[in-house]
Amino acid sequence: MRRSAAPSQVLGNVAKKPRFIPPGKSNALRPKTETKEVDQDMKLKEVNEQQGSASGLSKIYCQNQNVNFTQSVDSTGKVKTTTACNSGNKCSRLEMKMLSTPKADATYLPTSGMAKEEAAQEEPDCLTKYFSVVWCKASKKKHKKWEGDAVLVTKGKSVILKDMEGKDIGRGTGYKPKELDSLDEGQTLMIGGKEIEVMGVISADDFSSGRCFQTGIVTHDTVPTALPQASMKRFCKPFKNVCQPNTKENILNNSQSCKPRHDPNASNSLVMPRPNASHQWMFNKAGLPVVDVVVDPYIANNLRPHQKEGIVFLYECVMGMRVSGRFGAILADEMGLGKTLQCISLVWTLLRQGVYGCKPVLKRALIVTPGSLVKNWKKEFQKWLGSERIKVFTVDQDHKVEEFISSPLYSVMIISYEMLLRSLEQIQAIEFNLLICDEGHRLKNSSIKTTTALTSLSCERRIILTGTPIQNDLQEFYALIEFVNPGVLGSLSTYRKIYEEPIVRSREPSATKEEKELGEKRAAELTRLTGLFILRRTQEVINKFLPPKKESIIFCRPTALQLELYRKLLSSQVIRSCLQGRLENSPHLICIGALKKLCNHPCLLFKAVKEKSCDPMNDEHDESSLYEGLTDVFPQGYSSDTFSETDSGKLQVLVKLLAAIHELNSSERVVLVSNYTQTLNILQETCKSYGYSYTRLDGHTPVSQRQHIVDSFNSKFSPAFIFLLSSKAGGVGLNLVGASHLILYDIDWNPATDIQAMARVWRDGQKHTVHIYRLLTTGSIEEKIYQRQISKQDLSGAVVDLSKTSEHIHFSVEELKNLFTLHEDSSCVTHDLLECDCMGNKDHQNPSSEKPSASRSCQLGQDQGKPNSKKPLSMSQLMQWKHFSGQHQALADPFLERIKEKVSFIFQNVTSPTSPAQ
Ligand SMILES: Nc1ncnc2c1ncn2[C@@H]1O[C@H](COP(=O)(O)OP(=O)(O)OP(=O)(O)O)[C@@H](O)[C@H]1O
Ligand SMILES: [Mg+2]
Repeated sequence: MRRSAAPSQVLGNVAKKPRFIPPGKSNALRPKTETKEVDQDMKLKEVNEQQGSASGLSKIYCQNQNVNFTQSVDSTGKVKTTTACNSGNKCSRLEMKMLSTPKADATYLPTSGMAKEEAAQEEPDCLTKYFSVVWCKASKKKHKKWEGDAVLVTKGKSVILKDMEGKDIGRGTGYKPKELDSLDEGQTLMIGGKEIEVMGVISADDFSSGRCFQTGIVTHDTVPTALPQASMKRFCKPFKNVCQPNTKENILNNSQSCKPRHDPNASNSLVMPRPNASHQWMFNKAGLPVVDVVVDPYIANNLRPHQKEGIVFLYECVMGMRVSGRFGAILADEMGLGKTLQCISLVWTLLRQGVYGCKPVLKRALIVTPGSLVKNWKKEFQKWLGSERIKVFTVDQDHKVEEFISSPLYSVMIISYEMLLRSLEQIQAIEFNLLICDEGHRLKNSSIKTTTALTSLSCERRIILTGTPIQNDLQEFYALIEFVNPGVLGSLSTYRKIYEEPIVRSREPSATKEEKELGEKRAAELTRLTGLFILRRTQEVINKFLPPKKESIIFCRPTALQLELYRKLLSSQVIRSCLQGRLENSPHLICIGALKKLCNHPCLLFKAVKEKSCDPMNDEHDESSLYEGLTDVFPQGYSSDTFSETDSGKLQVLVKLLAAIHELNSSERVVLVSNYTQTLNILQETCKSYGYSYTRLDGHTPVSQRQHIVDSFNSKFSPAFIFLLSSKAGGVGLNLVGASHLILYDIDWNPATDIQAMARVWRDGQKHTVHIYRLLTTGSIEEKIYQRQISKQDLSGAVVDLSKTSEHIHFSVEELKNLFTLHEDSSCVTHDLLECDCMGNKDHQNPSSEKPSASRSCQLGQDQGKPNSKKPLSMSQLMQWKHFSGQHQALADPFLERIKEKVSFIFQNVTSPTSPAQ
């Protein structure tokens, strides 16, 4: 490959590219003692010579796009920075006093960080420098065939050569430190069997953030560049077929007739930003008039401020105005912020308008969504645009894709993920100009069928909508980004080396200070880069438009039967062997399942025992042994069909709670959520026995009926008092604002599942104060799961995502010991853990009504600052909630007042438009 074929020459490089100076023997530096070509694992020789600070004066060179800095540290600890503009005309100087001693490693960014060995094996006090270089195999030829770009890291007498994916491709040591120190543009160096030529200096910051490696992000603020072919070729050009031929006549006609479709100067108008010169240069070659794109006031008048911002963001992304040559976006707003409306506004705008010569940007848009939301999308289109403006086509059993193709009426197709797979061939044949994937976190796995199917569609404008946080698993994060903007983060191996590995490493407890710093820098850079096309706003932006939310965590005393069965289970051989660390075949998961069933209702456990004993084919030894002797604990004649509410602490509380709501707020309705169908059956039977009308949506509900069930329930005239909801089946995306009370009957390992369910009622359109109740069995595994949910958040600040179940959780023996302990004497283990000395006898004021003070006895620590609703509640935030024991004399809440007899403890928090969300 000739030099011109090196990637830096094709794509442009972050570092400045000097003129070409062929490498010659004369200026090639060779190591004095030895150089070796090494593979990744090969270790550097220890070099102990002290450099840099020993001389009292050391230098680092930094470079950004326009300015070069030269920093030098003198022996008094002052950093002198010389700034040289690339134009070479102006220079300025600035001096800043360093706070620390003039040790080079205290001053400069981490040396490398690709691997801790590098940091450990190199001279600790030496100055590390970074260069962009080109490399080739060493040869005596005059005209070198450069094989690629690389990054050279020099420190003391050693060098490391990294390819643009961050992999080490050469190492050497024994160079003259002075020569390495004076290495400069145009100079060459031998590293083992490779020869390199220095193209420019890379700043320590560009190295530690990873910017100097190969990623595909170019914004329009920088120079538009060609995109790697690999990521482009499967797409159609985004503007193809949409604009008319650019005949002179057309251009003339257009400029005369081109006016914005809506008045950009009207009050409350939402006008899209105009593309800059480089965008026009790329996409308006015909020189069509540039016309303001204005969102239809019919829809714009209803938009919340954050939605207006979101529409502008989406517009800029899909028009390729944010990242050059990329047209994808991820809208990750929290649940209920109206992602649907923002997309509808975008689709409607682009179907009718376009910035270049008024030509609509879209002809057809495809919306793919979970089956239960297909009709909801259609409804939302009608809600915001009426039935006159646009006809949307929903694919179902009776409405096949062919109908969409043959009818000129439709420009928007809404289809479920399942249906898409079934009709993939037909869909592939249609040219869509925009693809929206609702609840798109399911595309986090690039090898699943749905992702490959959607990737095969030749549509470059892609939007993922998700209310679930997406940044926890860096590989899944990459898959989502790769879907919307393929290639934007470079290849997977580059991404792993540059971002994933340093970030993951930095979060390990054994990470060194340098690794931590590097990981943080890389994470910050990743967030900055992806922030160009990912937008996430939290619930707080909408709180002021919503009615207050009262959230209560209710600790329900277990019944005598539950306690007895619980003790029996805990004394089983299986649990004892789990606690000795014998976890082959995951017996602990069976034990956890049994305890959770017992907490919901003993009859569920009874049923499992019976089924087990009736199924001789099932040779699950652990399960049989866990259930051994359990039937003897149940009363004689016990049957799972005729269960009684008095056997379950939570069910007793639930019954009282439902009665209180029914009596005190007869016009308000309740969503009752469980993760288990069998538990829903029990709850359904309970509804029946008390004569409460109900409706139900779970995994077995046909998709075609779901929207109808939701609509009927939300209707004013709905006879149903209770909506029984399986959180796993129907949690995402549903609007259940017809109810203002929501009860979480059981708890999931994953806080995101519970948060999803809670967001169904406290969302736009809700008119009443919302009451959320979470029922937990006191002292049981449920409390432990809850503590795990919240204390994990405290530690990591990250939110696990929906798909993580207990099977994915790794439990240490210590954790299992905790899980398998029953606290019979405590009225709330969670409160005990907070080490609050209130003894549950007094109210603790919510910070919304009283500022927390450091002197307050039950304070765990100072206020954590503004609570972040992205994260589930943390332990320290929980401390800020009002809390009281069930025996409390007079509870201000009339609903809680009615249930307190069976309740051992309560935490409660109110979020109102004037108070911050917890
Ligand atoms: N500006 C608005 N004014 C009034 N209601 C609105 C507004 N925006 C959205 N809504 C309503 O808020 C509800 C929630 O919106 P939507 O379903 O789009 O939320 P979402 O962001 O998709 O949430 P999820 O992640 O749960 O799917 C819908 O009933 C919608 O009609
Ligand atoms: Mg939604």
